[in-house]
Amino acid sequence: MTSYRNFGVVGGGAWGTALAQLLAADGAPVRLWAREEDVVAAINREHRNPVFLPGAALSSSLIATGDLADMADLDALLIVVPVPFLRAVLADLPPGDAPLIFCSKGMEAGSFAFPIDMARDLAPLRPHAVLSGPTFAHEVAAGLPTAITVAADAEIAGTLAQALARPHFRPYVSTDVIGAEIGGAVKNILAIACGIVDGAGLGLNARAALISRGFAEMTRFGLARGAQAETLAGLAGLGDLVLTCTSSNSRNFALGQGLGRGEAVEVLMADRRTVAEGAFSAPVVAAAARADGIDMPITETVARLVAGEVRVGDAIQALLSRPLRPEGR
Ligand SMILES: NC(=O)c1ccc[n+]([C@@H]2O[C@H](COP(=O)([O-])OP(=O)(O)OC[C@H]3O[C@@H](n4cnc5c(N)ncnc54)[C@H](O)[C@@H]3O)[C@@H](O)[C@H]2O)c1
Ligand SMILES: O=P(O)(O)OC[C@H](O)CO
Repeated sequence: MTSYRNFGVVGGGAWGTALAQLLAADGAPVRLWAREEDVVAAINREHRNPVFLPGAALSSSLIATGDLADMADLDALLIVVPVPFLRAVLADLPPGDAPLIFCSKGMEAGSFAFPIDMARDLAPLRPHAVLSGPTFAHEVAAGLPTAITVAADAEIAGTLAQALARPHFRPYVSTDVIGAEIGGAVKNILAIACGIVDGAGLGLNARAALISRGFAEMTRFGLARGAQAETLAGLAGLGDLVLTCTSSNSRNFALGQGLGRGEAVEVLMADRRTVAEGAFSAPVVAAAARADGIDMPITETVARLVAGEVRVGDAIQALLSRPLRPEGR
């Protein structure tokens, strides 16, 4: 059985930096590719990432690079690039046979591809895995207790779980790659919806209703695409849904709060250096669900709100006035 010792991390945002720190905290060498020169310089000189993960002290064994060629000859690569930019970065990766572990949460516009689908196109000979769950980056970097799903073929998932586990970081193994990807992508959209409810002052009953009706949407969409119910009810689905629907530490929830307060979507999305993946994924998942004949009214509503096609008050009214139906549908 292969063991993975020398990790590379592709993507120097908050999550890539936190994962790199997780692996480098004990002094192990970790290489991190970041797109921004100022991020590479700050990590190597000050052992900080003030742009995307301010406040976290980074290990000196974590070395940043701006050159993707430096990601060759490593045992495994964690891929942490937001989904809209992922295909271009994957295409530029140096060739190799190290596994790619996808940590981004979203679905690509046009192709309806999840990260693992892109990898099957662009790096078909490498093993692939998904790492997903309720994991705020700043908490992982601070060494707070966290559990996560690692999904892949059974042998790879088990070996990766061993290599990634730390006393405060506990991977659970799954073979349900599509379930892990769908959980992460859909929960981001539902976090925007819950932020809207919070920003508009609609109360905690409404938020609980959204979480459970949102979970019903995630489950319908997931089961239709071959996901397993237990994955959707686990860390990568319900666990992450609960985390991001209840905290303004979530960028998706915070975006929703702004919308709920009546701020313009163009203003909220302008000049962002951080991502709220749900804003990209909402129209994509809504279109995929429509194509599959799956009812996802909350996702559809978030897609229309982020496109600026409907006002928050009207959207809420439309959701509340839908015909009554059995809870199981
Ligand atoms: N932050 C978290 O707590 C967290 C936890 C789990 C999963 N994720 C997921 O990880 C992924 C990355 O999120 P993040 O929080 O690390 O990002 P971030 O919001 O902290 O930073 C934005 C990232 O986007 C990159 N980027 C911007 N424009 C780009 C371009 N044109 N080409 C390539 N890259 C570009 C930046 O380099 C940077 O790495 C997302 O899919 C997110 O949903 C985030
Ligand atoms: O800040 P968000 O909304 O991108 O959420 C971060 C992680 O996905 C939480 O698991």
